[in-house]
Amino acid sequence: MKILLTGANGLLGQKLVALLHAQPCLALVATGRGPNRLAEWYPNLCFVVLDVTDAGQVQRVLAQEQPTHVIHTAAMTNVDECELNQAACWQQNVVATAHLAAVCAAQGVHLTHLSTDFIFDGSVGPLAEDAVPAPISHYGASKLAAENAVQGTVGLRWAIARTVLVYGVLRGGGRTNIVLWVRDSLRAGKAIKVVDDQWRTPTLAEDLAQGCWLLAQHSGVGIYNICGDEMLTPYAMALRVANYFALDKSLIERVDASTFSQPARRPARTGLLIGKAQRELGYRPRTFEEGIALVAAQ
Ligand SMILES: NC(=O)C1=CN([C@@H]2O[C@H](COP(=O)(O)OP(=O)(O)OC[C@H]3O[C@@H](n4cnc5c(N)ncnc54)[C@H](OP(=O)(O)O)[C@@H]3O)[C@@H](O)[C@H]2O)C=CC1
Ligand SMILES: Cc1cn([C@H]2C[C@H](O)[C@@H](COP(=O)(O)OP(=O)(O)O[C@H]3O[C@@H](C)C(=O)[C@@H](O)[C@H]3O)O2)c(=O)[nH]c1=O
Repeated sequence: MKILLTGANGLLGQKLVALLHAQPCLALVATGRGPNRLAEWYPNLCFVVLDVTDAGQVQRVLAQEQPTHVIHTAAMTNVDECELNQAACWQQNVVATAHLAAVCAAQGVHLTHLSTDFIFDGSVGPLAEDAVPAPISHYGASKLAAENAVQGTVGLRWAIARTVLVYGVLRGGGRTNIVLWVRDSLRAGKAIKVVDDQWRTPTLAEDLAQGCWLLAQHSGVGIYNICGDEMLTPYAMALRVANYFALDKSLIERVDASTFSQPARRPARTGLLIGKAQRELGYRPRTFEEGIALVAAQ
C-alpha cells in the first residue's frame, strides 16, 4: 500500500503524516505546494512538492510515485477568502480536484476526497450522508462541485469524507482553529465574542486523520461523515475550553451570528451524523473534552 497525501503541510495533512509515517507495510509520500514544513519533526519523511493546480505536476508526480491511494486534503479553506477570490477558490477546490480525480482513475488509484458540512444551507442538522446539499457560500459551492466532479469521474474508486469545524495543534504556522483561538485569546486576557446560534459537530484533527486512514485501508467507496459526535455551539465550545484550561470565562461574550459582517455567510445549523462510519469503518471519535485534553497535552 502506498498513500500519497496532498496538502500535507496543513492541519489534517500534518496529522495524517503523524499517523501514517510509522505504519508498517505502508509507503507514505507527503506532498504540498510549498516547502516541507514537517522536515523538523519527520526528517525521514518522503516529501514531494506538488501544487495540485499544476496539471503537469499532478500527472508527473502520480506517474513517478505510483501510489495505490491518494488522500486529497489540499484546498483553499479560508471561507471568507473564497468568497472574495472566487476564481482562485474554484481553481484550487474544483478544477484541481477534477483533474486529480481523472489522473487517479487513469492510474487505478483509490481517491479519498475531503469535503465539508458547508455544502449544506444550515437550515436543519445534524445530517446524514444522503441529505440534499444547498451551499450558501462560494467555498461551500466549490466543495460541492468538487464532490460532484469526484463522483462523476468514470472508472474512479472514490470515497468522500465530509467533516466539520476541525481543531487541533498545527505546527509551523497556518490557519488557527476554534480551540486554539479561544485558549490563546483568553490566555492573552483578550475579550472575544462567540456565537451561540451556530451548531457544529467539532472534529479533532487526529480523529479525522484516523477516519481517512480507515477509508484508505478499506478502499471505501461512497460518502462518509467523519467528524465529532457532539453537537455544540462555538459558545459552548469556548466555555468548555475556558473550563479545561482554567481561564477567565468572563472574557467570553455570548453573541449571535448577526454580530459579524463576514464576506461569506455561514450555515447556522450543520453537524453531521457518523453512524455509517461507525458501523462500516469502526470509526470512534474522541469526545470534545478528550479532544481538548489531547490539544493540551501537545
Ligand atoms: N478545517 C476545517 O474546519 C475543515 C476542513 N475541511 C476540509 O478538509 C481539508 C483539510 O482542511 P485543513 O487541513 O483544515 O486545511 P488547511 O488550510 O490547514 O490545509 C490545507 C493545505 O492545503 C494546501 N494547499 C492549498 N492549495 C494547494 C495547492 N494548490 N496545491 C497543494 N496544496 C495546496 C495548503 O498549503 P499551504 O500550507 O501552503 O497554505 C495547506 O497546507 C480541506 O479539503 C477542507 O476543505 C472540511 C471541513 C472543515
Ligand atoms: C472568528 C470567530 C469565529 N466564531 C465562531 C463562528 C464559527 O462557527 C466558528 C469558526 O469560525 P471561523 O470563521 O474561524 O471558521 P469557519 O470559516 O466558519 O470554519 C469553516 O472552515 C471551513 C474550512 C469548513 O469546511 C467548515 O466546516 C468550517 O469549519 O467560530 C465566533 O464565534 N467568533 C469569532 O470571532
